[in-house]
Amino acid sequence: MSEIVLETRGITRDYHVGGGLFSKQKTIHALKGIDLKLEKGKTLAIVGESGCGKSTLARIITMIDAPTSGELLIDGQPVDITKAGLTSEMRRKVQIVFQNPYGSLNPRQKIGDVLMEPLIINDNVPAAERRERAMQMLLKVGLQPEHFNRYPHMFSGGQRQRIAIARALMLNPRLLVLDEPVSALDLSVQAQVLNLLADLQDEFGLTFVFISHDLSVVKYIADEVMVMYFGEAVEYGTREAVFSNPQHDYTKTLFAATPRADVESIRKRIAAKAA
Ligand SMILES: Nc1ncnc2c1ncn2[C@@H]1O[C@H](COP(=O)(O)OP(=O)(O)OP(=O)(O)O)[C@@H](O)[C@H]1O
Repeated sequence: MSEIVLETRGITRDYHVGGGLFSKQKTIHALKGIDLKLEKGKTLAIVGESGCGKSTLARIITMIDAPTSGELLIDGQPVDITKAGLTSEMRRKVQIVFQNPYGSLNPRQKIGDVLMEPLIINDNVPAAERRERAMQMLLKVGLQPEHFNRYPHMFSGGQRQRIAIARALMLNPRLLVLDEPVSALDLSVQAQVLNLLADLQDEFGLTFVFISHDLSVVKYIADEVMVMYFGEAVEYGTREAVFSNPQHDYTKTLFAATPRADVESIRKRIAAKAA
């Protein structure tokens, strides 16, 4: 039987902006009812242009932010993100890796300490074992034992992303949310990091939500694809189905890699239809 690691049911997220002395309050519907189900060991890619709601959805899945309505289930269990409702066991099941790991690495913290920190905060692991587990993880992501005592600025962009991935895996999560994890890297380094992610997914039976605007990366890594457009999932299915038979006008334009002007015009047509 399939194991569903991640499920969302009708997730919405509204933001209220303005409402000051000189402007009327406006509501932005960043997510408009997102339904998805993701099996263990699979990768769901979420694509769409800037502002379509990808990061908002990532924050809700990682329990950083609460939905306005709808339900998030991890391993079939409903998540209550209020302080009283969220257990540390639930929180550690989902970890996130961001586009720019440098921003989230403390420049004065050695890499070994970066990796051991989650074990200190969340687990009662003895010091010697913490060190051993951090060292093992360092090797698993293709770094060297001597990197343990080095600082973030001593690493390349690709190596830093390996460190971020290692840190995210220290608590044995079930689900990894990867928010544009290779977008800032050179092409050859991108390929290395994507291969590493694929290996780690196999080894640990990980489930991935992979956020990207790069369709060639999505084609390579995804089992399933969701295309988002103004807060809605306008396309959702297997990679083969979505790439070979896109249904929505926006997706067709996106995949045809037509010039930007065409994307703009199609957007206007869709908006006109909806009005
Ligand atoms: N904290 C916030 N307050 C107000 N509006 C927000 C907030 N966060 C996001 N939004 C709005 O919600 C919509 C979705 O934003 P989101 O960041 O999720 O999009 P995105 O697809 O991840 O874009 P990008 O790729 O640029 O990060 C946008 O219109 C954005 O301006």
